[in-house]
Order: sequence, then structure tokens, then C-alpha cells
Amino acid sequence: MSHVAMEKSPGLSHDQKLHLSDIAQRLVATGKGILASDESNATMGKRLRSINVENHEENRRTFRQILFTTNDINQWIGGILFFHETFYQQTDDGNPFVQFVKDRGILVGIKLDKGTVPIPGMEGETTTQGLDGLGERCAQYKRDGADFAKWRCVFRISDHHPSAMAICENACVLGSFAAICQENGLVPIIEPEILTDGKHDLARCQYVTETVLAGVYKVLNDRHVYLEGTLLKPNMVTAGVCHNHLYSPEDIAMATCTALRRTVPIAVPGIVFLSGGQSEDEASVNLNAINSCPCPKVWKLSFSFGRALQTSALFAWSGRQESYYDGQDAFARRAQINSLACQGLYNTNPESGPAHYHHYYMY
Ligand SMILES: O=P(O)(O)OC[C@@]1(O)O[C@H](CO)[C@@H](O)[C@@H]1O
Repeated sequence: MSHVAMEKSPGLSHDQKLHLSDIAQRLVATGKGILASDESNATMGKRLRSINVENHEENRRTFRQILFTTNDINQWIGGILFFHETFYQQTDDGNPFVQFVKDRGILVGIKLDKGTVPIPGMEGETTTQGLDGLGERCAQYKRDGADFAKWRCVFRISDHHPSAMAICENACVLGSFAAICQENGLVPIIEPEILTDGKHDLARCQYVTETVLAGVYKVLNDRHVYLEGTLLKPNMVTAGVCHNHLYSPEDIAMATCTALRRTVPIAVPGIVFLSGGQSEDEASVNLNAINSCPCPKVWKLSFSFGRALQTSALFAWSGRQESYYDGQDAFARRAQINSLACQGLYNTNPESGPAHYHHYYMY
């Protein structure tokens, strides 16, 4: 039998690969993570409703401006994820947001998926739409200043979910997204989010996370995706919100690291967690515990938080012009804390003794 050696990612030149891996590494440079301010207008509506502010374009722009123009955020934030509307908005003095952010050394990203839709016949399981015309959209955003992009697929846990079919369907969609992005010079951020809805325990979430990630990396390999030029945006491994036992940050960290170690190739430069409805401090404490976890880890373990970076800023501002800078102070604080947490340096209680990590290898 003869063997033909095939190059991985044959569609990408040496220079294209270098460009992609350089972007990916800059996004997760030590002490840096990503601000996910890519909420759709509908999701932004929910956020603004929580502070009794009307959901219109100017209010969405003002809140994003508060975040992007906060002093010194380039020390803690390597990239900002935009939604289409924000991508073409400007600061009060007419500077395009994209240019403003890039001038501060922060990379610009774009949410490319067009949201979830049910998979017919699959009891409410979903896939994510937006692949039609994706190549042209990628090329346009790249010309307009983007260097990375994000695509979110969603899974829920029950006794018999996610199904093998939903895992396969979503892994294929993520593989197509990643390959198309890379052809167009964008680093794909691959986000297979497992929701926290449900009453499952930590071990069940770990098992499902491992199964989903194994499916995703099988397809990325089949599609010849250049892993050095990608980032993964997963959920942390946590119990369902209706589970009756409270796990410690060390338990969550060990379960998360174990799941990642079993499934994510070491060629991937960084893993940037979503916050998934955790409180701001929970997300930071868990991220810190993940980075302090005493098991071998090869990737940068950082953040791509939405709510866990923005909630206190949103409430501090609350739509009041006079609270503009309170919003910025609150955002700067969260960004700084998460910068420490992604280095394992966020110490909430200096009096406490050494953290106690159990082993989850048996699950
Ligand atoms: O879970 P979080 O950290 O708030 O947000 C994570 C995230 O992927 O989910 C949101 C909804 O799609 C996006 O805006 C954001 O990028």
C-alpha cells in the first residue's frame, strides 16, 4: 500500500498561516483577553431593558462607546468582538469605532453567525445559520479592518441531549465557518456553547463537553483547518443552574481542565471562555482557579466574556449622561480583574490557605 503525504491546510500559503497564528497569539498575549460586545440588537434590547433604557441605535452606540473609549483597556483587552451595526458606527467626534480601537493596538473581530434555528425533527435542538455568502462577508469585513471572527453553536443538556446528530451537524457548521474565515485572513473563534440550563451535575457537564469538543476537533481536522490560527471559546464545565449541589471553583477548574486536556490539541494557541450567565465575580474566580489548577496546561486560558465584563458597567451608567465615567470605571475594574485571573493572579482572599483541588480524572 502506498502512502501519500499530504500537507495540512493545503489552501493556505506559508504567509497566510503566519498571519493567522500571529493574530491568534496577539489576542491571548499574557494578561489579555477579549471583550465580547457582539450582542445582536435583540440581545442588546434585553440588556438595556434591565436598566430601563430604550433599545435604539443611539443608546446601543453610546454604551459601546463607553466601553471602547475607557482609558488603558489595551493593557487588559487584546481584541473586541463587534456586531455588524457597531462595526460601522463612530465615536461622538466622528472617528470610526474600528479605527479608534485599532489605533489603540486592540484587534477587531466580528460576529459572523446569524443566530440559531431548530433542526427539524430534533426536539428543539438547534444549528446555527449564516453560511450562505460567508466568503464574501469575510472578505468585506477583512477589508474594513477585522482580523478575527466568531461563530456560536448551542447545545443543551438533558438525559438524552445533546444528540449525536446535533453534535455532528454543529461541528460541521463550525468546521465550514473556520475554513472559510481562514481563507479570508480571519482567525476563527469557534464557540460550541453548552448551556447551563438544567439540573445535571458537574460530571455530566464534563462528559458532554468532552463529547462535543471531540466532535468539533474531528471535523476541524477533516476540514484541514490550521489549528495554530484558531481560538476555542467554550463554556467552563459547571453543573446545571438547577442542580442542588454547589461546586467549588477548584472543582469547576479541575473538571474544565480535564475536559480540555482530553480533547483540545496543543496546536491551539488559546482558549477564551464565555461567561454563560455566571456573575461577574464567579466568572473571574473560576477563570483564576482554572489558571491555578495543578495539571499540565499548554494553551493560554483567557476570557471572551460578554456579561461578565459589562454588567456592572451597564448598571453604573444606567443611561445617565452624568454616570458615563462611572460606567467606564466599572468596566476598567472588571477588565483588570480578568487580566489577573487569566494569569492565576486574582486573589480575592489573601488570608485563605492553599486551594484544594480534587482529581476528576476518574470521570
Ligand atoms: O455568555 P457571555 O459571556 O455573556 O457572552 C458570550 C457570547 O458568546 O454570548 C453572547 C450571545 O450570543 C454573545 O454576545 C457573546 O459573545
